[in-house]
Amino acid sequence: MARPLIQMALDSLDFNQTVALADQVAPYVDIFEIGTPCIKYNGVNLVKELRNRYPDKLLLVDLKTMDAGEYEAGAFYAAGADICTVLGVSGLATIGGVIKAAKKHAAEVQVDLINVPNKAECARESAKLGAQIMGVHTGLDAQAAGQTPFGDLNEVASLGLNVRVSVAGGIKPATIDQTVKAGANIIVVGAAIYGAPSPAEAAREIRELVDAAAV
Ligand SMILES: O=C([C@H](O)CO)[C@H](O)[C@H](O)COP(=O)(O)O
Repeated sequence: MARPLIQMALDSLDFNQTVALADQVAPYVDIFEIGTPCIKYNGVNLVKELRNRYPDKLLLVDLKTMDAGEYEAGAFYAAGADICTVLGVSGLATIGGVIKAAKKHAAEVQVDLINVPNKAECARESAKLGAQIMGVHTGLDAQAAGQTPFGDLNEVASLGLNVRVSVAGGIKPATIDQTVKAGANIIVVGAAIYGAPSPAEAAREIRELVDAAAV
């Protein structure tokens, strides 16, 4: 089985804390995600800072774009994003706009399926349009209401689309094995790392668990 990538969700609002956390977990993760609250608060300068500091890491900017796809995402690709997210509920015109912006920078697009009623249809249509990653996502508020992403992950991974499947929503050490075995190509972890007493140690443990589950 191909080794899934680990994406660290940087969800602090504080610029310096975000950079410091990235420094701590860098040896164990493949993708830095600048989370939605963080990018809204800090803007494009944080993308530039992480790009300069980590030229070889993948950088995902979790814009969750809802409108003006090409216009909004273009500035973040220009600043160094490898991947920007667009909401599946935004519709194909907006998703297509982000894809257009990504193409100009030889970058990629993740469609976030959060709150999309028909995830299979949205994933199929977005893949046809050229999106490379489908994001199965139980957001922080839905997690607080007791929801998990695993049912949706099984559904989207079993569609057999020519895309990578990312999963986010409270992933922790105890759920890594089932996440990898369900077919996730990108595993997003936020609170289980940044909320741990030692984020570096937590990230190292997640790396070990992902690699062990992928053999
Ligand atoms: O995308 C996220 C959320 O919507 C805020 O932007 C989180 O980064 C994502 O859910 C991963 O974090 P955890 O659920 O804490 O692992």
